[in-house]
Amino acid sequence: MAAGPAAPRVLNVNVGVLGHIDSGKTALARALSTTGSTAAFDRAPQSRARGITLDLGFSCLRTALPPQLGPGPGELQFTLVDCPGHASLIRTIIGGAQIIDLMMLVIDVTKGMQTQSAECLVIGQIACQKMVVVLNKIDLLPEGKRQSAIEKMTKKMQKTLENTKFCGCPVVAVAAKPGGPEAPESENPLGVSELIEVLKSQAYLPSRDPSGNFLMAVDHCFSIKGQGTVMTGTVLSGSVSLGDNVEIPALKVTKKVKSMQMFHTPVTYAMQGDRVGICVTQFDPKLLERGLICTPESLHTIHAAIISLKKIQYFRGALQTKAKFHITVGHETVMGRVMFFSPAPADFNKEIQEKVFDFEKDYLYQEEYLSKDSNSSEENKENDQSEVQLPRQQWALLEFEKPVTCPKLCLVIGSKLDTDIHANTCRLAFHGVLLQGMEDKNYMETFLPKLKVYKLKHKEGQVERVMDDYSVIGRSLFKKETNIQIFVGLKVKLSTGEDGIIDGGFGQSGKFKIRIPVASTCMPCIELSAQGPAWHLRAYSSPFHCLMD
Ligand SMILES: Nc1nc2c(ncn2[C@@H]2O[C@H](COP(=O)(O)OP(=O)(O)OP(=O)(O)O)[C@@H](O)[C@H]2O)c(=O)[nH]1
Ligand SMILES: [Mg+2]
Repeated sequence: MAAGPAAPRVLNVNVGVLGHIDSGKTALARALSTTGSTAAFDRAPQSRARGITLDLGFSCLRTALPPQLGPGPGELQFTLVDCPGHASLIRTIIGGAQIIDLMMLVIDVTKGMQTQSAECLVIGQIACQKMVVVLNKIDLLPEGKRQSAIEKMTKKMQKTLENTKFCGCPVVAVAAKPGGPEAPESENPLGVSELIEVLKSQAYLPSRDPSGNFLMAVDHCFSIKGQGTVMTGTVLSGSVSLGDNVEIPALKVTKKVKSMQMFHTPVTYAMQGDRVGICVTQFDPKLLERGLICTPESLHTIHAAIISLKKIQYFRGALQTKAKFHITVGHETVMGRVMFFSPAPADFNKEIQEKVFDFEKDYLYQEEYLSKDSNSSEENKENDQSEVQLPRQQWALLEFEKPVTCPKLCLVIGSKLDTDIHANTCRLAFHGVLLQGMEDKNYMETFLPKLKVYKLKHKEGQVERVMDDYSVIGRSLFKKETNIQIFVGLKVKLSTGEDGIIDGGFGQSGKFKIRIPVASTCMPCIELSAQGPAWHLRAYSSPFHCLMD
């Protein structure tokens, strides 16, 4: 279907090449590739001058279709996505990881796991299904001890992966460029054909869906004389056909698809997962280097968002409300401020809602994301000696320093990229899904009031006297000038265990009447406290005011 009925069957699987700087990712992609695409192998002059990869590189490798991918003739195309290893380029890696079906984690066998290898592993866990570990540079191991050193490192890697979703994944030893940079090109790589067999055995048919809006991550844009401007990239969702209109949302322009190619072969149709070059006319390639193109008007540009999120377990330290993070939303990274909130205590165990945010519910403001090691749960632990109860789902309000354009329900990653890159710590802090974007610039007035996030406050008062079995008069909860009317209907708990409801003011001195819905037999109560989220009227303690100041 992908290339019309007459074309041979070619299945495309995107393979990410990730790892620490200098582990040999580009050398490996080069060794694996049979066909180089337009943007492969550190071709950019800046990359070559610095000897590091600055951007995603794409190349491909075609092999026969392995048996698990179905009968009949056809080819399997691995699109290799060579990611930069340099720490400062992690945002590019996050963008790249979102189009990957299978990840190769490249490890310098003489060094083992390094800081960015660990970060790549975290990104892989969030964004990829399958992984192969590649131990590179085995030529640097002394020949006599090579085999035992490889076995030792293989065991070590398997131990590292034990508690990840990649537990038990294949580990393959290679030398992508034996002898290093000075070695002649004729020097054959070691272990690469074995690696190709492992990749084939790991290849699976990713579930692709041609329905929905077309969205493509463009990684390269150039003009061809007499043809037009070609944008190459990976289709992230939906499909595209010749003659379709596509929008470049960053520039707010729409162009018609004049022709398309997949790895040098003209096609009339491409769908999710395909790598394609789309040719349009009258468009200056200098205007777009990297970015998204899509079905016209299908993306939204948002100023703030509500996300459902999880902390990344390797991130040291707490996630605090009001803290700033680098936030990667879909394919853009901006600075943003967060406010965390959890379900109301009664909803802690409610089913996780993955794709929607319920504006009908009440939520609880949190000074920080609740986790086993967060401060507030430490306090709780001391107080009641029991296991802290953590909610099954938590959310955050994100406010961006500048608007971002992204699809609905996209991946969000929060990181502290300004952390010293030589510090041996994970800079990725949380990941989540964008549930609700706020397109209105004035979202603070138009949108936030709909969000019922409350702060827990606890206040105690006294019972002045008992009126009858159903009502008591309370005092010392409000000041004389308080408008008690806005607290009517809120629950109070009596020291005898009954629940009461504030019924209204009583007299002029801030006293108030409490109704007790169930008849009580004994009423010797003297104390009264008001608590629980019901206490927290938005008008009274909206957390946004403290967030916005
Ligand atoms: N001895 C030896 N050197 C290698 C091998 N593979 C790569 N190298 C060398 O290691 C250095 C880094 O290789 P690259 O392929 O650029 O590494 P990279 O992981 O792509 O680096 P970044 O993209 O900058 O993170 C180069 O000097 C390579 O020649 C190998 O198998 N053996
Ligand atoms: Mg590289």
